[in-house]
Amino acid sequence: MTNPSYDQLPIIDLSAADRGPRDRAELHARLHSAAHDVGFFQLVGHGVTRAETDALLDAMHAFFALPEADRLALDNVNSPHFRGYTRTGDERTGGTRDWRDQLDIGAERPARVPGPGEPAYWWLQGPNQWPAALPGLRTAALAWIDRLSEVAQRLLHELLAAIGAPPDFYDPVFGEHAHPHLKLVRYPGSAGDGADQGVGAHKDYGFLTLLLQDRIGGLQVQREDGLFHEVPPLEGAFVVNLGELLEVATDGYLMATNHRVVSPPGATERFSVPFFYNPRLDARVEPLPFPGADIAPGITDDPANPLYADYGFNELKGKLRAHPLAAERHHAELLTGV
Ligand SMILES: O=C(O)CCC(=O)C(=O)O
Ligand SMILES: [Fe+2]
Repeated sequence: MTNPSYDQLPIIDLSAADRGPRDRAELHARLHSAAHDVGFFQLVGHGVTRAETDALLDAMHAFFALPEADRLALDNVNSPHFRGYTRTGDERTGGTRDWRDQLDIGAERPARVPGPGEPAYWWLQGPNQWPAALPGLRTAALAWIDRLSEVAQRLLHELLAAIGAPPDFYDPVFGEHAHPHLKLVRYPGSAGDGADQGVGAHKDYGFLTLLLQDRIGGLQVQREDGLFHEVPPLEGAFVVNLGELLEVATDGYLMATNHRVVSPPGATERFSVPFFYNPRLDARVEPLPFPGADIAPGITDDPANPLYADYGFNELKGKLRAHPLAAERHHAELLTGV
């Protein structure tokens, strides 16, 4: 890529897919370049309305305004499925404390405790924890999961088409057993001790992440020069990044991109809502047939962060590291080697 601009990410207009073959071809060229060269972009033309977004954001703000005791009633330390509320300081990334609190929400399904010989990742399936005082949160969050799953599916189809692959190649690993994940996140300003890790550098585990951020800023992405660059907030856009499974699927032709959040200054609060478009827990990601496969460089070889083609194991690896208190309480037997 020549002369990359680090001031803003590429801007991708998904509505161009419906404006005729010329516009769609141009969209594919831009998407190909954004996904291959950068791994991060701003998505506009996605069709999600202001009213839909406001419904979610209102519910989120109401959640963080609840008395702390109401939020701690949903402590994820009580969930063997890593669902619920994580208080500020309880989460770890790269072995270091993150300074944010959050509510983790997933597909609403009954627990499936793995039987003898069954993969441990079935622990990740299970009920959410909802605040009794705020029944509207459940409605808003589950509606958002459905709505963004649609957008992400359209985007994945266009992305696969853009690199010359069959657009529906991964449809079988999504469908009604897909394992989407939503976080409602607050960064409560800077930690008193001077640490500025809102969330440490990491890659996301699944296919695609669609993130709504407010106007405060602080999200940074590692770009082609190896340095972390700000992702300036863009009103109405989703920040999209590729997750580890797309790197596995394309043998490194598309790369999962490292990103992090630097804590806002002083007592400034920042809110964000990442939505993770993940396949079934028992999905094994088969290699994608596409022309670039011949020149794919291979996946990142990081002994500290092995990438798994079995999605459930890839997510379980991350959850056990990020939530050590819940992991030690419920899954001590799984903690060797993570
Ligand atoms: O809050 C953000 O802007 C990014 C959050 C993130 O990367 C994550 O939770 O995986
Ligand atoms: Fe992330």
